[in-house]
Amino acid sequence: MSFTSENNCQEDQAVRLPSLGCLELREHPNRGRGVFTQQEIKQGTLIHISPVLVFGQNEYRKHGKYTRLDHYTYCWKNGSYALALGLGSMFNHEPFGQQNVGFIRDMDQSLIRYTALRDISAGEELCICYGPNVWFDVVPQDGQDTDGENADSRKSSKDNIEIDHEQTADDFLSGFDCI
Ligand SMILES: C[S@@+](CC[C@H](N)C(=O)[O-])C[C@H]1O[C@@H](n2cnc3c(N)ncnc32)[C@H](O)[C@@H]1O
Repeated sequence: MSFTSENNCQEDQAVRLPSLGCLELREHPNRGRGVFTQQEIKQGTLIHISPVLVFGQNEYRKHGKYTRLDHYTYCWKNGSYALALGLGSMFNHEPFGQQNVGFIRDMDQSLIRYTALRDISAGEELCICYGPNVWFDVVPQDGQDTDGENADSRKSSKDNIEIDHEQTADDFLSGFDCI
């Protein structure tokens, strides 16, 4: 790589962002878009690395959480929130223990790394676990909306955004590091 000294960019500072070529974005009938694989992925494979866009605590509390961003952001350090670029904010949710992808936040490099938690078959959807408190009715991977009696009892309401957002964010922090 050759950058001028003007932009201060050196090879040893570069961050490589490998991503599997077999990943694709597809529409799930009840979950919206999600990440799927066209090929088998072996357990332990590094699937994707997302650079993140970090919003400071004040900026997010005043603005971000009242927008659709709030459905896509990860809890980050010191009360900040991060939107994962690339595919990172497109993974749908599976309850803890059923997700096939784990992730690790790299706060120093502002990245999230996603890894296969088990062997994943061609055609499967890749899902992470958002944590125990989610804000929507959880639809199982091949199932129908479980609203009503069978709805996920851990769902939190977006109507009570102040409290629920904080709970969700904290749970994201613990639940998301499930690799
Ligand atoms: C981080 S986004 C994931 C991408 C999103 N599906 C899209 O089309 O933009 C989170 C949103 O996806 C949906 N979602 C994710 N997992 C789901 C699930 N298991 N059941 C139902 N909806 C889900 C919810 O609407 C949630 O607010």
